[in-house]
Amino acid sequence: MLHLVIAEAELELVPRTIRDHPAVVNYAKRRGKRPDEVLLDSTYHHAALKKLSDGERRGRPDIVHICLLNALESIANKEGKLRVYVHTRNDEVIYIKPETRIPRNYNRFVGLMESLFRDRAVPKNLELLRMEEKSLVELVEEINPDEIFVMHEDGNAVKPSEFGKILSGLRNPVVIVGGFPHGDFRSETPWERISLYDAPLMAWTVVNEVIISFEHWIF
Ligand SMILES: C[S@@+](CC[C@H](N)C(=O)[O-])C[C@H]1O[C@@H](n2cnc3c(N)ncnc32)[C@H](O)[C@@H]1O
Repeated sequence: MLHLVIAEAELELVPRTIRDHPAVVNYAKRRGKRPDEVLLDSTYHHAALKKLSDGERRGRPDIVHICLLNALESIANKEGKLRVYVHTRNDEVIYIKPETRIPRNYNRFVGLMESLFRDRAVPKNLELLRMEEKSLVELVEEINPDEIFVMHEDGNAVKPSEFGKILSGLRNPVVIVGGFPHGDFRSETPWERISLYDAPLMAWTVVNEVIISFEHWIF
C-alpha cells in the first residue's frame, strides 16, 4: 500500500490578524459567511496576504484540490493500493477515505473544506474526511512505513519509472509531496529526498508521476 502525503499544504481558515481586512470582509459577505469561517485564498485575498508572514505562498486550496482529484481518481486508489493524507501548514492532518468523491467544482471543494474545519469530520455520519491536530512526523510514525521519501527538486535523481519500481517492492512506503507553490519545506523532513526531474514541478504533476509509475509495476 502506497501512502501519499500532501505536506505543509497551504490550506487554512483566514488567520485572525487579517479578518478585518476589507478584501476578507467583502469576500465573506459575498459568500454569506463570517470572516472566521472562510478559507484563505490568494486569488481573493491577495491584498490582505501582503500583511502575513509567508504571504506569498499562503492561501492555496487549489493545490490540494487538484492533487486530491488526481490521487483519488487514480487506478491505484480504485484498486485499494493507495492512502492519501493532507498535512497543513498549521499541523492538522486530513484523513481521506479512499471512496471519497472530491467535488470537481472548486467552489464546492472550498465549501467542503470550510465544513471540515468547522466540524472536524464530513459528512458527520460517514466521516469520509476527518481532521486531527498532528505534525508531519507524528503522521509518519503513525503510518509505520518501511521507507519514507520526500519528493524534492534537490534530491537524489531517480527516474519516475525507477522510483515506481522501488515503491512497488516495499510493503508500506510513505511519499511526501509539498502542497505549497514556492520555496522549501518549513519544518524538518529528515528523510531521503528524491528528485524526479532536474527542474521544479508542480505538486500535482509529482503526485501523478509517483502514482502512475507505481501502478506500472503493480498492475
Ligand atoms: C511547486 S513545488 C514547491 C515549490 C518549489 N520548491 C519551487 O520553488 O518552485 C511542490 C512540491 O513538488 C515536489 N517537487 C517539485 N519539483 C520536484 C522535482 N523535480 N522532483 C521531485 N519532486 C518535486 C516537491 O515535493 C515540492 O515540495
